[in-house]
Amino acid sequence: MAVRNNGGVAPSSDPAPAGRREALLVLGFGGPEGHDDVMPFLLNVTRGRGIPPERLEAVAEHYHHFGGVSPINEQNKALISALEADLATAGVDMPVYWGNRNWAPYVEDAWRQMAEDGIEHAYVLATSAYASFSGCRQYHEDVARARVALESDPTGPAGPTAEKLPHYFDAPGFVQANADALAAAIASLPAELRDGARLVATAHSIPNAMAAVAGPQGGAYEAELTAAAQAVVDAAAPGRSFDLVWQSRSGPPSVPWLEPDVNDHLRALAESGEQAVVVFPVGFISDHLEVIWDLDNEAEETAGELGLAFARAATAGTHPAFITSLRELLEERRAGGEPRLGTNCPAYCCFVQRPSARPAAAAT
Ligand SMILES: CC1=C(CCC(=O)O)c2cc3nc(cc4[nH]c(cc5[nH]c(cc1n2)c(C)c5CCC(=O)O)c(CCC(=O)O)c4C)C(CCC(=O)O)=C3C
Ligand SMILES: [Fe+2]
Repeated sequence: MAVRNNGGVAPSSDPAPAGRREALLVLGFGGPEGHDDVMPFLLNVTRGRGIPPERLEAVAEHYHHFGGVSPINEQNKALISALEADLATAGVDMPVYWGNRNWAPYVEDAWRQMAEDGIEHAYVLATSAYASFSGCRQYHEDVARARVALESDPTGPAGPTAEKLPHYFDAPGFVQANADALAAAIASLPAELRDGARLVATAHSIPNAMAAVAGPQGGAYEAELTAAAQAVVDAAAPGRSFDLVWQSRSGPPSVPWLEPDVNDHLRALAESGEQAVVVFPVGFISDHLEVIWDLDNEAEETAGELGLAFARAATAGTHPAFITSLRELLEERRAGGEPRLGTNCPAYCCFVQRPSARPAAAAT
């Protein structure tokens, strides 16, 4: 298929040309830095998406509870520092930039900075490991928007070409980081509960319609999550079964999203006589607000009411094995070869018909 949804990004199967000035761009979700940022941020996230105002008010409260500051920005900075250190150790001489979809520093700002610095090509590391509109296609669109914003200004530099790195749900270091965290969470339970505790993987719920078109054949969000959770359990607790359930649903109740919700699942587990659960949020790469609020607050409270012992595994964060795997993804792309899914997505991949997201951010 010749037409691609990757926003003018042209992944090549040739190795990176020698001497080309390259950068790694960490492309994140973005998050507010104070109370006044919260509503404008939420409006950026949900523009044109039909998210009910009550849901926005409720989510705003979660942020206000933490001073209006999402932990996600510090986590992305930590990710960047770890990547810089790892690249230096591995002898890869490449600067790392940071841009976000929904809040400053915006991807447009990062693109302008790369252009001014003479960067000719950017490898884009999105902070999602999986296929879906929100986790893959929309990051391609973010890159396309940033490139268009720069190229349409005839007075400035055109900025770098770019390619997004592939999905990394199955990268060995991502699996190992999650497996180490799952093992530690199991070990944190009282000894007599560890072997019988139910293992529960979670990921962000998405509309059923979005899940149906994820990946070239559809269903890739659930398929990749199932594969990742299985690999994590195989490494941390071989032979044990697990459940994959969903968290952080939004949208109007009339629109079906992936179910069951983690809280409903905990109720069902308690009813069937389970005594302990270990929740591992394999769908996310850092302990951002949706993890610390929806799991450490809500799900843990639900478990407490049900008398279920509860432990929550950490996300991959800056686990050294995860960082190494990310660098290897980068090196794999630089070496050339057939681009994998997430880099090279067919035009229809993860496509959902919806009003466009925020307009291009004003450069700051
Ligand atoms: C698949 C997926 C990921 C994982 C992939 C990825 O990383 O991209 C993800 C990550 C995140 N989602 C986040 C926050 C929010 N997501 C929202 C809304 C939505 N997410 C969706 C899906 C996903 N979301 C969807 C289908 C919606 C409905 C509106 C829409 O179609 O876009 C809303 C609006 C209010 C609400 O409805 O909850 C907020 C505030 C944060 C930041 C947390 C922090 O600040 O620390 C992160 C990392
Ligand atoms: Fe989200």
